[in-house]
Amino acid sequence: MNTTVSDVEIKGATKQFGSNIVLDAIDLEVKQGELLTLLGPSGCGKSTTLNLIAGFLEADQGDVYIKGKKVTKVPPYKRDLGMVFQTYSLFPHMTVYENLNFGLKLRKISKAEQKEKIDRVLALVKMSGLEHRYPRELSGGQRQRVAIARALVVEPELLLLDEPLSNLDAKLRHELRLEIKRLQKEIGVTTIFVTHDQEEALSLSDRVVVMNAGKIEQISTPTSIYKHPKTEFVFQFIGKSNSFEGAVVAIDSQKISVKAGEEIVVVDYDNIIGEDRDISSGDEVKLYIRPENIHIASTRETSAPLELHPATITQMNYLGTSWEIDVSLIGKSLQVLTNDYDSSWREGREVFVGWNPSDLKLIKKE
Ligand SMILES: Nc1ncnc2c1ncn2[C@@H]1O[C@H](COP(=O)(O)OP(=O)(O)OP(=O)(O)O)[C@@H](O)[C@H]1O
Repeated sequence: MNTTVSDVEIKGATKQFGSNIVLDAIDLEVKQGELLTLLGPSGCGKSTTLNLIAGFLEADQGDVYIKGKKVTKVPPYKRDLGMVFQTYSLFPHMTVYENLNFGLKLRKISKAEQKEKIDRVLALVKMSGLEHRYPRELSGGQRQRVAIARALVVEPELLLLDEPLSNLDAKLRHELRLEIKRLQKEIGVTTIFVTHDQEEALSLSDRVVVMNAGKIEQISTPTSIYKHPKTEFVFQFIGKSNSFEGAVVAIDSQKISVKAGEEIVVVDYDNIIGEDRDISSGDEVKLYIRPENIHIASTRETSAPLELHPATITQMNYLGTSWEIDVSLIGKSLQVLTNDYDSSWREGREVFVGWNPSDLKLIKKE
């Protein structure tokens, strides 16, 4: 077997609805056994991409390959897929067992084999013993487990999940997310997961595809997407960020000095985001920093060797395990996220904030 062949490949796919270009010449490869997430804001084309892979939609241009075979014209039922949707989509008049057996009955296997497969998959999703219940007798989380079991019982080549957790409450969503991750690794089935929830994507995936307005902005591992965003969109979409504007005043081979308000801020040259890395003195730029990368201290000494700037606390918000603290730095509001909290801090108190130049990102303004 040629192991270099991707399990799924999309080449130059374009899809248009009326005058709306929903996918704009996208290329995508999904490796064997990986869990790949399509992440992006509502309407960016995630479900359309999944539907091209499933065969519910056909691209206007471009092709889809599964296991190296062109399937552009192959109908969904011949693509050997398991699918789970946002709504539970179980047959309400059938028990859990009958729901799971629905796909198996079409195969020429004995009743004993059917039962064996159903028992195995129910154990995998921790639903053993509930096979005689009807969907209405199950909680939302249990129904989604059955939907996942039903997709897996036919042992598909590919598992496609379209926002399967978005109808569940936060706790269940978190629980089931971990289960999907465990299950996927246990079975090793190549999986494509659609979500607009960045935390879900980062915690689940081997690789994340960030989409925006019908285009792919970046495909990388979760840590690389978070720490090394390639575009301004990715940086802003993933996680929180503070931004401020300034003008370049000096450059050397490693550092760029930017005057932002009255402060001179130094940024590593490697931290330029975007294609345009041709920065010169006088250029207007935007600087970004994540709230967790801003150090906050009561006195100037505490966080040396960082350069610290005086700031005033304007708001404090307790998040359970950390504090979200808004500070004003020469009239500019910055959000800080910290676990290190000084009990004397309150609104109006002067503190000192600073950051590592390697944590600042710079984008040249258009
Ligand atoms: N059958 C259709 N006819 C016309 N427009 C459509 C059709 N399906 C999708 N669209 C449009 O295509 C765009 C992309 O839709 P898609 O469902 O792929 O987005 P999405 O990223 O999955 O969004 P969401 O997170 O809201 O589900 C949207 O503007 C949507 O309105």
